[in-house]
Amino acid sequence: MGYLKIKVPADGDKITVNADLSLTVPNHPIIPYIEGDGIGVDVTPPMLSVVNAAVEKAYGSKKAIAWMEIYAGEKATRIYGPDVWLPEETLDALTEFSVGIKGPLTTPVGGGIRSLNVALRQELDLYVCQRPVRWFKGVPSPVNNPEKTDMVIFRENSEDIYAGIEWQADSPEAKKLINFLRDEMGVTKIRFPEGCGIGIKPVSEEGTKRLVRKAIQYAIDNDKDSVTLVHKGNIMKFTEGAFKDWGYELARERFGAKPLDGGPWHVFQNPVTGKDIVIKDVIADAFLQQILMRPEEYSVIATLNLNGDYISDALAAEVGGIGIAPGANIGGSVALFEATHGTAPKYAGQDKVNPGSLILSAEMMLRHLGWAEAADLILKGVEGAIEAKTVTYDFERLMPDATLLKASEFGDAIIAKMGR
Ligand SMILES: NC(=O)C1=CN([C@@H]2O[C@H](COP(=O)(O)OP(=O)(O)OC[C@H]3O[C@@H](n4cnc5c(N)ncnc54)[C@H](OP(=O)(O)O)[C@@H]3O)[C@@H](O)[C@H]2O)C=CC1
Ligand SMILES: O=C(O)CCC(=O)C(=O)O
Ligand SMILES: [Mg+2]
Repeated sequence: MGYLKIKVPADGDKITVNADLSLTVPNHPIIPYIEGDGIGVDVTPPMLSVVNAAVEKAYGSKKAIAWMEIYAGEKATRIYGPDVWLPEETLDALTEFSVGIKGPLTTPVGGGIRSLNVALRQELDLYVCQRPVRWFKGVPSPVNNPEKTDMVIFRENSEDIYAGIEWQADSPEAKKLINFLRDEMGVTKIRFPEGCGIGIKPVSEEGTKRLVRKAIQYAIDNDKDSVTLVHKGNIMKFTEGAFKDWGYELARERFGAKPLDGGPWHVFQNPVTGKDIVIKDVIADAFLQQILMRPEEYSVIATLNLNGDYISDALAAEVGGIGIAPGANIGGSVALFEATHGTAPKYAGQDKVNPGSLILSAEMMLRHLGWAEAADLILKGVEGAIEAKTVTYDFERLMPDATLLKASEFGDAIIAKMGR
């Protein structure tokens, strides 16, 4: 495909997605990356250096990533023109090259552009947002036993109020919809119909089941003992409540789960290990207190888009904060890795913040490519740098005797601790 501004590296090859969605990865795969707004300039370069060093240490000159910069956010407006926040060819490149990684992108609150992060997920139908939450030894945490928090969030990434179907108060569209609800649907419960913004929350059986299926499959493949459906179905019965019901239904239909002690929890045997996997559910507010009180009871989490957003940051806090919270957006044939945090504008360009989230997102990416040796080296490097108490400001301010490093220096410390 011919690109306008994107320079396709001559020394790389394309990853192929096979019919069963497995990947054939060449030794020099072309991987697109988006630098990101705000602290993107601080976290993306150390991520690239750490990945290059890990791949080199793991495979010598046999393998290397051919990085290809693609654009979104403020940088795209500088390159493509003032209103081009998400160029079409950025989506084309991610589709063509199948695996990419991105820094954070700014979303103004209220008016202005809608989230580019959400747009990327929706346009590419990256319906799973997978966010592992684990504690690294030595990381300062507000809880007494951070090692008990070991969960993987599967956040539905394509539906819910993130669909962006909402209208501003007093707009003709909001008035029209409110009138329709009152006149034709018999709705009497809109407390203040004048001056009322309105939003729609779509949640479907298909969208729910494809997400829950991935979460349960992950539990099978990784020998996890439970999958918890987190919802607010007591209040939003036909969206969040339906998510719970469809989740249990999928567990029965697809994995042969049976009600446990009469239900609603279900159980089935892991076909690989023979051990039980329990499918359970919990209401979102109760879940948010239980992850502080009894985190050891939760393992794989399947939840809706908004709950997953809140839960991601809350769980990250228990293991050291969003400076060390990685993630992936995964669809049928495309995967786009990104940190859980945003652009932290007050720190932009200061070489200060923790690049750990993006580096650990890259670690997930390497595992996705099947380059486990390089991924393991990144984990070793991160563990080593933290153990040596050579950390960025977010950890240093809570760690007595730690040495304060810049973002770039933390990347170097990780590389130094990879060893060999
Ligand atoms: N996927 C994405 O690209 C996302 C984009 N965003 C967007 O980012 C913008 C800013 O959002 P905001 O609500 O401030 O949330 P951010 O996640 O950008 O930052 C909130 C706070 O988290 C801490 N933090 C964030 N990143 C790091 C890091 N790498 N290392 C250490 N600490 C970190 C800082 O805490 P402290 O002040 O304590 O030092 C920071 O002030 C918004 O436009 C938002 O829409 C938000 C989330 C995800
Ligand atoms: O897109 C945004 O601005 C926020 C997204 C977000 O908070 C997230 O994906 O966790
Ligand atoms: Mg978020």
